[in-house]
Formats: sequence, structure tokens, C-alpha cells
Amino acid sequence: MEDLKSPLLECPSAVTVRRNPPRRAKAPFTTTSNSTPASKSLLKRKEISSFPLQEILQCQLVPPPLHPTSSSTSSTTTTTATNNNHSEHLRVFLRIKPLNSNNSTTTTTTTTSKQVKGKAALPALKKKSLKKTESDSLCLVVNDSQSVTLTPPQSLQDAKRFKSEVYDGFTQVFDTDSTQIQVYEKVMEPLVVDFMDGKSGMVAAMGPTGSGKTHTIFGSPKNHGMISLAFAHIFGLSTSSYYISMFEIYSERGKGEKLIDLSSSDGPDLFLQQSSVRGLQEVMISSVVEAEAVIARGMLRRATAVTNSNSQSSRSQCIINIRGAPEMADGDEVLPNNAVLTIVDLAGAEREKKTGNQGTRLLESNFINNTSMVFGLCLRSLLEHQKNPKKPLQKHFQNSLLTKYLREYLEGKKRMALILTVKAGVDDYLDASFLLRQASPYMKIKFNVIEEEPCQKRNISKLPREEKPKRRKLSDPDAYKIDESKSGKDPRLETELVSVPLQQQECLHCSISSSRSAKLEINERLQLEEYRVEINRLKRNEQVMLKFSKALWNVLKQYKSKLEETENEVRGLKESLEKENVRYVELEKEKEELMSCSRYFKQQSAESSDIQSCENGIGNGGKCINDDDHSNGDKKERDSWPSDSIVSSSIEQFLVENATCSATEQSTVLGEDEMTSHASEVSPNEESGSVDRCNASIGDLRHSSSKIQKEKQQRRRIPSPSMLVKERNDLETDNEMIKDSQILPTEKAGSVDTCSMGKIDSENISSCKSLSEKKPRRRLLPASSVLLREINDLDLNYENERPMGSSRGGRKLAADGIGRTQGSVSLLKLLSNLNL
Ligand SMILES: Nc1ncnc2c1ncn2[C@@H]1O[C@H](COP(=O)(O)OP(=O)(O)OP(=O)(O)O)[C@@H](O)[C@H]1O
Repeated sequence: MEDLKSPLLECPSAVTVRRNPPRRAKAPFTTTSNSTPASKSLLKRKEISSFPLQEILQCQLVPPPLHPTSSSTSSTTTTTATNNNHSEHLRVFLRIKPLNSNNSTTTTTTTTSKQVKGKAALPALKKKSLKKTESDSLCLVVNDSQSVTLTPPQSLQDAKRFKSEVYDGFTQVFDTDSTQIQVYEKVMEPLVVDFMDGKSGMVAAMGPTGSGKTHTIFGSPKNHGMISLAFAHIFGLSTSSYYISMFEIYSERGKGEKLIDLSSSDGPDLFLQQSSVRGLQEVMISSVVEAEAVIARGMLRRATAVTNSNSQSSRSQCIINIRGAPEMADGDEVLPNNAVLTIVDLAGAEREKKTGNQGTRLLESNFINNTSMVFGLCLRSLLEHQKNPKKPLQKHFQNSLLTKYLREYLEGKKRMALILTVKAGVDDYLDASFLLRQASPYMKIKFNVIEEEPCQKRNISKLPREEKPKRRKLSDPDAYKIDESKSGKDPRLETELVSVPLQQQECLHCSISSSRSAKLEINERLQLEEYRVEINRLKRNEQVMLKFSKALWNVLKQYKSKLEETENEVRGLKESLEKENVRYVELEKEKEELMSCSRYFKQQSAESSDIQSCENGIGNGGKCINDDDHSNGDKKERDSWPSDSIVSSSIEQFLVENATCSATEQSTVLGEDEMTSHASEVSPNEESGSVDRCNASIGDLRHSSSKIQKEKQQRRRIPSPSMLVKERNDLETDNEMIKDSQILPTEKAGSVDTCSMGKIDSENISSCKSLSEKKPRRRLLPASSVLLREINDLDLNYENERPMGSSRGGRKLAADGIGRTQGSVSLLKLLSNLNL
């Protein structure tokens, strides 16, 4: 039973039941010291890991080696395959504009010159202190070459929506100290090298207004921008000529978009056809100076305006294209590769509050922001499509001229790099945050670049001038698609033939046939490339499915083990439930026992009231002892007294209730003491008789008392014997006190007489009760007062006196002084016999 009384099973003192408790995840099953094995296992239970879907979808296809037998060959093949694949991530750079651009420009210049001389020129300490004061007013801090931390200003930190964020994974982060050359080396140089190798590429600068896009792309006479540095690089590597074109997309007063040629002022109007600009003039350049002159002219024509954020804010998207010009080699014109290097300076996103734009500027601002948004949407859609091929590539590019023109880049078909420019001031937090949130995911974009093949060498010196626009068409991959089913000839070429003079047709036919064979070859290659891409796609799908099934298998295994654990736990809980049931039954039994006990005690208490009446009966018994007529009745009454056990139970009940059990004993002792103490005053015969009777009575009571003691010990519910002894001692002490108290000799004699006349029972019990109630004087009062009154009334006609009433009313009669009790009548008779 004891082990069942575990803390777990204890009933709580109070239970609060909520009517509508808030929905919460279920609290884990807590256990106590006697927790079941199932619950222990529950504690150990591991969470099922999340399904690695993203990981699976991002899996890269590793092309298998073509010649597995030779390891060296295989490695070479792998490298080649990787090179051919040209699948690479979009490179995203971040450039932070110095807080005070004027100072910083000087600082940058100084740093650059010092870099040439040696970096140790600036004392490290001064540099540190400068950085510290700067960092106090910065919202953007560079962590390392690839990550930054954006911290909101204190005013925004209070609104808990804003908190510090770390943006990681940039291709390179350029600190405020970075130079144009450093930026060029990382951003442009790879693109220029690729361009020289015949691969197209694009770099676009995007960011909020005044953050340094134009500065980065075009630079200044002192700090050359990416374009100038690129030309320097290109012309440093080759002596060839190049074509350069520069145009802007501008929206005048927000009324539609316009293409404006910046490289020439006298050209026709421009219009966009698919992804090429019709009517755009290209300027041939052969040196850096020429290139810079064209650019400078274009910059002068570019739409700019003064805003609160920038004294020369660009109001348009500016695009510069560089492509190779044909060369003359041994009288033959050698066509260059089709690679185009595109540099885009986007107009910076503007916030009306900051720029303070109104009217026309505001309309321009709307256009700029709209274009930036569409540009961002295109990249976003590309990213989502790449993440989940089921998601179609949205045609956001249709929403602006810029995105239409850059469609191939925005669809991941050509290489591209992004330079994000930001201002790191506390005031620029919102701009920086918007840009970083928008553009940082673009790092995951991948390009599946289809390699452009260099054009075949051909003799174009004999070709007419009209061939020029045709050549530009060929750069478009669509141009290579020949509908041979309709006619065996290219209709465009046929049309061209009509316009060519007759004497040149022969030459042209030769040229056409050679170009046709070249086109067919390219077409085949394109088809092959398509197959290769398709095979790659299928292989990737296969790998994804393989990984998916593996991951699914793992997750299912985890679920299975979890299920087993749960089953164990359920088993354990069932066991504990059974135990609880057993305990419940036991407790029910116990409760039944206690109920029966309580019923018993109730019964006993009812019987104790009977004992009271019995005690009164004992009072009457005294009368019967002296009265021979009533001796038989007395005996009957005695017989009808409750048995010892009942008496003892009743007395025990009294003991339990701290009542007068001990008083009974005391009364016995008191009677005994009284008898012994006053024995000398009584005649020997009477004495012996009364003593015998007293002894008998005392014996009965002692017998009862001993029984009580036994029952007490049996039930263990009553005070220990030592306590009883103590009580007894107390009672004896009380008794002594009574003896010592002022008891009249008549009272003493009365009491002795009462005893001698066998009245010990009722009188003594009542006096005993009185003693137990701590009223020692009053205990003897009834007998003594009665005696006194009787003696005073000696002259009354006692002969006629008869004891009146029943045994129960005896005491009352004595008290009112009219009737006589049995004792008083006997005493009066005695006294009259003695002639007193
Ligand atoms: N890294 C830098 N170092 C020194 N000066 C800079 C830097 N970046 C920008 N500046 C200066 O800040 C000013 C504004 O820069 P810029 O015109 O390039 O901004 P923007 O982003 O092109 O703005 P908008 O989008 O309005 O055209 C210019 O005077 C420029 O010289």
C-alpha cells in the first residue's frame, strides 16, 4: 500500500479548470521518480528531422567521366565538361559608398597613391580611430569580404520590427575604402577576359539614388570608372577595333519609354525589336581615348537632374555595348566573335520623402522605380523558376523596355554580374535594407550559358554595304534557325539577293553557300547543345528523384522508430493505468472499512447515552440494596446493565472525546479512598459489609477499566497506558485536593454512610463526573447538602416519609426538600432509633 502512495498519485489540493484554455502545443509528458520505462524513452525521443527538400533540389549534376578506364583522362574530361557547361551563379557585388564622398574621394585618392608607395604610410592607430568615429554613424558594417551586418538606427530599433540582419554570400564586398581599380579587378576583369574570349557578359549597377552607381560605372577624370578601365584593358590586350553604342531609356514626364541614342546625335529614332535596338548607331573605336570621348559625349547628352539626394541624378537607364569590329587580314575581312560586353547604369530607386521630387521629377521617379521593380521581378522569377522548375518563368520582362532588351540575361541565358551600391549612413538604413533584401537572394541565380561560336572567316570585302545590318542579325540565335521545310533556301537571303546588283551576284552566291553551310553546322551544333541540355536536365531529375527517395526512406524510418516509441509509451501508460485501478479498488475497500468503523462508533456513542441512563440506574441500585423489597428488581436492573464491553466501549468513547472516562476510574478510586479514610468512623460490621459492596463495585469498575485498557491497546486509537496512568495520577491528585478541601464532617460521614448503604454507585459516579469536570466542592454537594437538610428537619414526621418517585427522580426530590431520598429516609430512621 505504501508504495502506491507515490507523489504522482497524490491528489492536487486545488484544480483550476479553464473554460476556454488557449490553444497550445501539448506539453510533453512529464514524469516523476516512478516514471515508467515508456515515459523515460519519451524523454529520450528525438525530433524527426525536417525533409531536406531544398538540399535535394539544389543538387548539382556531376557529369560522369566519359572514359572511366583512365583516371587522368577522366579528370581532364571532367574539367572540359565543366568548362563547357558554363553554369555559374550570378555574381553579386556590394559596394559601400563612403559617408562623406568628398572627403572620401580625397581619402580614396590618397589611399590609392599611397598604395603605390606602400600601405604603411597611414598609421594604423589613426586609421582605427577614424573607423571608430565613422562606425558610430553607420548602419552597415562589413563583417568580412562576403558579408555585412545591417543595423537599424536607434530610433527604428525601438519599433521591434527592425533588427540587425546579416547578409552573407556576396561575391565580394567593397568597403568604403575600396578603389575603382579594386572594384574593376573583381567585377569587370573576368567579364572583359571572357569577352575577349568570345563570351558575352553584362554588368549592371543597381542601388538607391546617390549611392555611387554612375561613379562606379563611369567614374570621374581622376577616378576612372569601369568603362574606362575596361577599354584600357581591352586595348591593352589587342589592337583590334571595336564598336561602341550607348543609349538610354527615358520616360519624359512619365509618358511612355523612349530610347535615345547617346553616341550619335543625328541618327534615326530608335525602337526595340525583340532584344535588339533598331536604328542604333555604333561608333568604331580603336583606342581608349576614342572610347572615352564617345562615352563623355554620351554622358553629356544623358538625362540628369538635381535632386535632394544627388546633384547630378541620372533620370534614365543607360546601356553601353561593346563588340568586336571586323578586321582585315590579307585583304579578307575577318568577322569578330559575336560576344557583346554590356554595361548598364540603372537609375537609382528613389523615395519621394528623401528626394523631395515634385512634378516632372516625381513622374520620372515613378518610371525609374517601376523599371527597377520590373528588373527585380524578372530576377526573382528566374530564381524561383530555378528553385522549382514547375514554376513557370514569368514574363515580367515585357513590362519595360530595359527588361525586354536584357531578356536573355534576365532569363539566365547569358552571364551577368550585379554591383549593388549602398550608402551606409544611418539615414540610409531603409534604402540599404530594401536593396539588400531585394537583391541578396539573386546570388542563387544560375546561368546556363550557351557558348557562342566565333563566326567563320569569310571574304566580305566583296560584299555590299547592305550586309552590315545582316551581320547584326546573325548575332541573334533566332537568325540561325532556318525553315528548310518550306524551301531549301533562306528567304531573307533570297530577298537580299534581289536587291544586290547583278555583277556582284556571283560573288554573293559563293558567300551565301559558304554561309549556308556554316549556318547548318551551327544549327546542328545548337541542336546538339539542346540535346545535351535536355540530357543534363533528365540526369539531374534522376539524381533529384534518387536523393528524394533516399531522404523519404530516412524520414519513414524515423517515423517508424517514433511510432515504436509511442507504442511502448502507450503500453507503459496502460500498465500504470491498471496499477491505478488496483489501487483505486484498495482505496475503496479501505473507505468501506472506515465507513463501517464510523458507523460502529456512532452506534457506540448512541449506546453511551444508554450508559448514562444505566449510570442513573446505578443510582437507583443503591436504593434497592437497602430496600429488601427492591432487591430482586435491583438485581434485574444490574442484569440489564450493559455488558462490560459496551461499558468499556462507551468509556473508551469518552476517553477518545477527552471526556470522563478517567473520571469513572477516579470515582472508583475516590470511593475507595473515601471508604478507607473514613473507615474508622463506621462500625466494624457495617464497615465490612459496605466495604465488601464497595469492593465489589470497585472490582466491577476495575474490571471494566482493565477491559477498556485492553481495547485501547487493541485499537490504538486511544491514549497510551502511560497517559492513562498520568491521568490516573492526576485524578488521585485531584482526589487528594478534595480530601484536603474543607469538607464538613457531616458530609464525610454522609458520604461514608452513603457508601456503607451501598449508594456508592450513583453518588460516587456523579461526584466522579463532577470531579472530572473540575468542580470538587460540588461533587460532594448533593449528598452533604441533603444530609444537612435532613438533619435540620429532624423534627419532621419522618415515620411517614417514603422514598418518592422513581430512581430517576430521586435526586430531584432530595434537592427540592419536600420528598425524601432513599438514603435520607434510611438515615432519618437510624437517627430516630438512636433518639437523637
Ligand atoms: N565610392 C565613391 N567614392 C567617392 N565618391 C563617390 C563614390 N560613390 C559616389 N560618389 C559620389 O557621390 C555622388 C553621387 O554618386 P552617383 O551620381 O554615382 O550616384 P548614383 O547612384 O548614380 O545616383 P543616381 O541614381 O541618382 O544617378 C557623386 O558626386 C559621386 O562622385
